[in-house]
Amino acid sequence: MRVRGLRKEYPGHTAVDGIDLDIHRGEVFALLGPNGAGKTTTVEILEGHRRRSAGEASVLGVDPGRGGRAWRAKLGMVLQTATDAAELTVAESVRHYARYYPRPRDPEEVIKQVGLTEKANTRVKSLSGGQRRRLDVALGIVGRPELLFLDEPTTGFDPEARRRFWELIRLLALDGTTILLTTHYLDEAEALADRVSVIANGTIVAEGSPATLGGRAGAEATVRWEDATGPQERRTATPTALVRELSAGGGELAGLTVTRPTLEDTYLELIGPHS
Ligand SMILES: Nc1ncnc2c1ncn2[C@@H]1O[C@H](COP(=O)(O)OP(=O)(O)OP(=O)(O)O)[C@@H](O)[C@H]1O
Repeated sequence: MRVRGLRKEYPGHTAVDGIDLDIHRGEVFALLGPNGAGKTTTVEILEGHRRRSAGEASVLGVDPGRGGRAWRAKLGMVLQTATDAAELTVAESVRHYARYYPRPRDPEEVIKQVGLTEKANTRVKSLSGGQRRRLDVALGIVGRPELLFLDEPTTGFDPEARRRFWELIRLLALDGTTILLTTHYLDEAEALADRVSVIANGTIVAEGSPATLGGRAGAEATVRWEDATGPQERRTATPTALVRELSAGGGELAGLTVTRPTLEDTYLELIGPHS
C-alpha cells in the first residue's frame, strides 16, 4: 500500500492533512493517535468507503476510489460500527458472509478461532458486546483477505479474548495477510505491529517500530532503589554502570528497578504538544 499527501476536508475542518504511508505485503502496521486524529477517516478512504479530497493512494495496486468487486473481495474489514444482522445466528452470519468470497475460510474454523463455538447457534442480538465484536472479527477474516483493516478491533474484549485475538492476528500475518490496525491500546500495538505511525491533527508526527519509536531505544533509563534516607531515583544512559557503583559495597539494593520509557510514555510525549 502506498499513500502520498492524503487529505480529507470536511466543511470548515481538515480531518486528514497530508499523510504518507508505505505498508508492505505481510506487514502488521498500526495507526495510533488520540480521538479525532483522523485514523478512521484514513482507513475508510483506503477501504474505498470514503472519498479523499486530495492525494494519491494505491491499495493492492488499485486506487481505492475506483476499486471494483474483485478488488473488494481481497479486503477484509472490521469497522468501528458493527454490521447488523441481529436475527441471524452466529453460524448463519459467518456462512452468509463466506458466500461473498471466492476462496473463503471454513466458517466453523473461523468461529472457533474467535472463540464463539459455544455461541454458534445464538442469535446475534443476544450476544454480549465483546462477543459481538468477536463476530465482527470473524466476518472480517472469513473471506481470506489479502489485506485486513481492523479499526479498534478489541474494544470490549476481556483480557483473555484479547490475547486470543493477538494469537489469531499473528497467525494471519504468518499466513501472509497484510494488516492495518488502529488501536488505543499501546500494549496491543507493541504486541502485534511491525511498524506504527502516530497521527495527531491529521498528520503523522512519528513513525517507526514499537521498539524505536520517538527515539525510545536510545532513551535514558530510570534507576530506582531505596537507601537509609528513603526512595531514590536517577535517570541515566548507563544504568549498568550506576547499579555497579551503587552495589559496590556488595549488599542487595532494596527495591531496585531499572525501567525505560514504555511505548505509552513515548506516545504520550509525542502527542503532548498536539492535545
Ligand atoms: N462525516 C464527517 N463530517 C464532518 N467531520 C467529520 C466526519 N467524520 C469525521 N469527522 C471529523 O474528522 C476528524 C477525524 O475523525 P476520525 O473519526 O477520523 O478520528 P479517529 O482518529 O478515528 O478518532 P477515534 O480515535 O475517536 O476513533 C474528527 O474531528 C471528526 O469530528
